[in-house]
Amino acid sequence: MSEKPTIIYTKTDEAPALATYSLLPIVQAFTKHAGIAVETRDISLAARVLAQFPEKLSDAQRTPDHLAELGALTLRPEANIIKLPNISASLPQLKEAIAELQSHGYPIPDYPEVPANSEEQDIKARYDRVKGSAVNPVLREGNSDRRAPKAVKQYARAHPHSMGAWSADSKTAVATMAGDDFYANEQSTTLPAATTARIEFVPADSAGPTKVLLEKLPLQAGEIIDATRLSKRALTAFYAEQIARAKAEGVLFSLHLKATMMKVSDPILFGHAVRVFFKDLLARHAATLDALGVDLNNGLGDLLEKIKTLPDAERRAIEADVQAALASGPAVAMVNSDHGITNLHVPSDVIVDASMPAMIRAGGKMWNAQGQPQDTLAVIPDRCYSGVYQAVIEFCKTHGALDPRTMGSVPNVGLMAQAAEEYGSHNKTFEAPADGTIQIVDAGSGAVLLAHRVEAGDVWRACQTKDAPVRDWVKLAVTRARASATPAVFWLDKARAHDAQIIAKVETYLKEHDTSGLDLRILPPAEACRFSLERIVKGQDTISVTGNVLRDYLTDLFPILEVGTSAKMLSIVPLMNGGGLFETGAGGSAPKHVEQFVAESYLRWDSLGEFFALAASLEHLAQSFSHARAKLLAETLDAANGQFLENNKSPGRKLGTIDNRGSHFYLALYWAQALAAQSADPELAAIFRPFAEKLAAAEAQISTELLAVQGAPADIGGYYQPDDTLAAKAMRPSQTFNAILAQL
Ligand SMILES: NC(=O)C1=CN([C@@H]2O[C@H](COP(=O)(O)OP(=O)(O)OC[C@H]3O[C@@H](n4cnc5c(N)ncnc54)[C@H](OP(=O)(O)O)[C@@H]3O)[C@@H](O)[C@H]2O)C=CC1
Ligand SMILES: O=C(O)CCC(=O)C(=O)O
Ligand SMILES: [Mg+2]
Repeated sequence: MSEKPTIIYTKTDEAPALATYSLLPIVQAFTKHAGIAVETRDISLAARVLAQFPEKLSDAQRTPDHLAELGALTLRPEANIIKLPNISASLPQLKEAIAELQSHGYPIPDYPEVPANSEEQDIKARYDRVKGSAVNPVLREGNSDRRAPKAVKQYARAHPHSMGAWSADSKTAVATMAGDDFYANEQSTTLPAATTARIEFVPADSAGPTKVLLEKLPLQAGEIIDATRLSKRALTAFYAEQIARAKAEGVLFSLHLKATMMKVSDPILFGHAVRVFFKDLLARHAATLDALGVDLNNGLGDLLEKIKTLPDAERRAIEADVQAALASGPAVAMVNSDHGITNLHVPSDVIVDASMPAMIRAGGKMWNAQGQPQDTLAVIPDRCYSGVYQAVIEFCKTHGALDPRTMGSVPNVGLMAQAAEEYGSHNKTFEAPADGTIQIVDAGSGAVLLAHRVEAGDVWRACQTKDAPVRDWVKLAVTRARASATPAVFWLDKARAHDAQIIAKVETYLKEHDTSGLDLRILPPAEACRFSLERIVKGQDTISVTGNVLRDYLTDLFPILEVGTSAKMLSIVPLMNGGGLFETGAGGSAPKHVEQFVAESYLRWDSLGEFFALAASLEHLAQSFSHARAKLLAETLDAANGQFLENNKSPGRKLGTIDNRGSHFYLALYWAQALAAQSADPELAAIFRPFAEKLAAAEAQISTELLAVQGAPADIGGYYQPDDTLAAKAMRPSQTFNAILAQL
């Protein structure tokens, strides 16, 4: 490889984007001395929206499609991308972002909820491309290796985070569907040869023409496809039962979905819950709410917002009915009890991968309307995965809370390359328009590959999993099991149609490896979870080898229990063509942190995920470019990360302690000291020695300057599209530090 070695650092959203204003200048100052370029590409929600409308924007406003560029880069061996978490926007968030960009002078169109003509259809289609999980599937050209770095685990053992107590009589439980759901109705097959298929809806009793839902679905030889259906009738009956059950048991009703990533299916599932919960009220005001265009898939918040345009008396009557419904139903888990925001207000406020572990970490409790913790009925309709959470809850009821001081670890090897098992995040999920059949048809032979009878409103989803990613995933699992001498369990359920196809491939591809002496098992998810928990309490590690959804769930679940947060995870994606994608942490963009920063100039975001990702990225660059200085930067950064943890320089949670910005100063100090102390490259040592000395000498002054700005509001000029100058100023408030860095 010839060109200058380059790392791409992604510009994203919310807390990680704010952190970048402070951290990136430091990183660039270090890497330039090693001849490594660190460039940015903007894949924030705002930039992705703007990239959709080049013809509407002036030359100065036009925004290139950096995501597409990076997607292409992931196929190249020199790819080295550090990917920070980004917003996967729900519709309410997307509309907020559009409004903000318009207010910043970008003449982009409104989101046409009900497109009236073909132009509006086109606009909606463009917006829908940036909605939901629109970034990760594009960049993930490899499978995932997520684990807690040793130093992080050691730190958690020595400084355990607090864990809520679990008692045997906790009333907390998971409720999941029992039949006519995604689990029961799944069909799956492996394609013997490449072909192109289409997805179509055939109305019942020839009540109309066949409607093509997806024109072209190219399929490779050996590819697995699956399809399934969730009955609307069964779902709404299930919700009604669980609402009654939560009320009868005196626990909170809480709903845990992933309306962001599962952008088609889960807003629908969310909307039905809201409709069942507020059934009487909706019937009473049906005509008014219809006329206002209220869409409950966007939550109760959509209703409350849209009725603001009604005459006072009418609005108040509906608001009173909302309160009455909340008072007569079970207590609902709150997102913000101070502001009366319930779990049912906004579909993206409660996201299952983060919400369930946080609840389990808190002893099985969520917040009620009085701001008190209370046991909860966690409603998770999709039975394919919910058993895992029930298994953890039962385990904690029996054994008490897990102990971070002694517990083992569950790292994950996740199948996700080439959009494997991207349920609901793409173009193969549909709401049945009427009664009939939805089927996947081989366009060449006309053969029906998979078919379901559906009723109007049923949710039908299909998914692809290509062969090469499965093979690569099995190899990664064996490699990790060997490298860490740890048992590895494939969390697969042979009773599930799709998993049965995957298991057949796993059994085939395991034969390609030397597995002698390795403990490799295949267990259904709940059982795999119990097996891992039995080991974890003994301090033993167990690698979870999972499909894409459980990859997502488990890499929040176990880290949050083990080390308090998924922010400290090492998240490596070895790209199948030789490049490296380094995701930072395993969590999200922490919207709460931005609120706090704007209110009081305190950023709680912990950049440890970025630090570890950068070390892994430099290490990868060192290997792919045989680059000695990259190797040295990686080794010294590793040492700095260790010291950072030992000295506990992560942001505190309170004003007056160091925040994200202060933590970056300490990283720079330790990294510089490590570079100054090494003898392998005296020239680099000579560059960093005076810098390290200056930083050390100015520590008190810098710390004073960083603390001085806390407490007052911070102006960053926008939420989805902060103003670069203002945000950089707010995130780099120490002139002393900035001046020393500028001299490096
Ligand atoms: N890889 C990606 O791009 C991902 C993106 N997302 C997106 O992020 C948004 C928010 O998702 P949500 O499910 O609320 O998850 P988040 O991880 O953003 O937030 C949940 C909580 O995790 C903790 N947390 C996460 N990261 C850090 C960090 N670096 N430092 C300190 N605390 C951290 C905080 O909890 P506490 O207060 O307990 O410390 C935070 O409030 C959504 O738009 C979602 O789609 C979500 C997951 C991954
Ligand atoms: O892409 C997303 O929306 C979220 C991804 C996520 O939560 C994860 O990969 O852990
Ligand atoms: Mg996740």
